[in-house]
Amino acid sequence: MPPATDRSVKYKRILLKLSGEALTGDHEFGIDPKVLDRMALEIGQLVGIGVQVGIVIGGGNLFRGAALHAAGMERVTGDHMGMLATVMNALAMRDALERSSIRSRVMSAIQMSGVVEHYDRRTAIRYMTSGDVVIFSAGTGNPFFTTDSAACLRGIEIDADVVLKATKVDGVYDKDPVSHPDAVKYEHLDYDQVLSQKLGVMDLTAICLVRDHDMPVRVFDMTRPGALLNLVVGGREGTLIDVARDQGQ
Ligand SMILES: Nc1ncnc2c1ncn2[C@@H]1O[C@H](COP(=O)(O)OP(=O)(O)O)[C@@H](O)[C@H]1O
Ligand SMILES: O=c1ccn([C@@H]2O[C@H](COP(=O)(O)OP(=O)(O)O)[C@@H](O)[C@H]2O)c(=O)[nH]1
Repeated sequence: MPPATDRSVKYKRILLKLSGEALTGDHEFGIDPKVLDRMALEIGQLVGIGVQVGIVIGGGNLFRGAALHAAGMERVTGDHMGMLATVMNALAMRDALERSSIRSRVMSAIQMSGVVEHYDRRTAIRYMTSGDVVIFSAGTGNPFFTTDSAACLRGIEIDADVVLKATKVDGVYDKDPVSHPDAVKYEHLDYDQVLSQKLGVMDLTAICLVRDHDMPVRVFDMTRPGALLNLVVGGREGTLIDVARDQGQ
């Protein structure tokens, strides 16, 4: 039996996007098991209060198609390697979750019999409603996309209440806060503002997709312990991107 949802919970079903780079911790490349364990703990807190959790995991800590292409490789081959990298990260994440006794499943957009299940929307929803965390790997299964787009796509497909984009900065700013210390943070943005101002925190394909399907996105800093739980119970974390204020909340 899945745990009953706590009444203080704002989002009952979430799609959490974890960037591959977040998994490196203090290293330059690869996966830091300590980071995975901390994430597993935070995800476990959500499961404990009855939140249904889907995860899309990136692969940028291992391979990115665009970078491989810049180094001379054919782009589609590079993107296939990038998608396979997300499967490796997903396996590592599942391992960390299972070590913390959190039931989890990995599904892949690319068929990989014997390693992970092939993605199927109805099965994924069944798993989530029975309390299992579902990790969606291999992005959209298509080259020329990103895992941000995959997160928005899966979030819409599984009818999540929100897409939560975990990143290294604590929200969306008027310019990149890493290279501009004077950048100003937004509490709220509507989809068209992100598009027209080309705010680089998520790729524009992903923003178009959530705009067309009215899917709210929250960008927040997952390196801050407790941020994820706070957000799910309605705390003010990061930046909310959704419909324009006069129509929305
Ligand atoms: N307007 C912006 N607001 C916030 N972050 C931005 C903005 N423009 C660019 N960024 C960058 O986007 C990064 C977050 O995106 P993310 O997808 O997590 O990283 P990556 O693209 O390296 O995987 C931040 O580290 C930040 O430097
Ligand atoms: O639907 C997808 C999702 C990802 N990728 C490839 O997988 C890589 C890793 O994903 P991403 O860069 O989005 O990872 P993140 O930045 O979140 O770590 C990308 O660079 C792409 O090459 C792809 O081809 N199609």
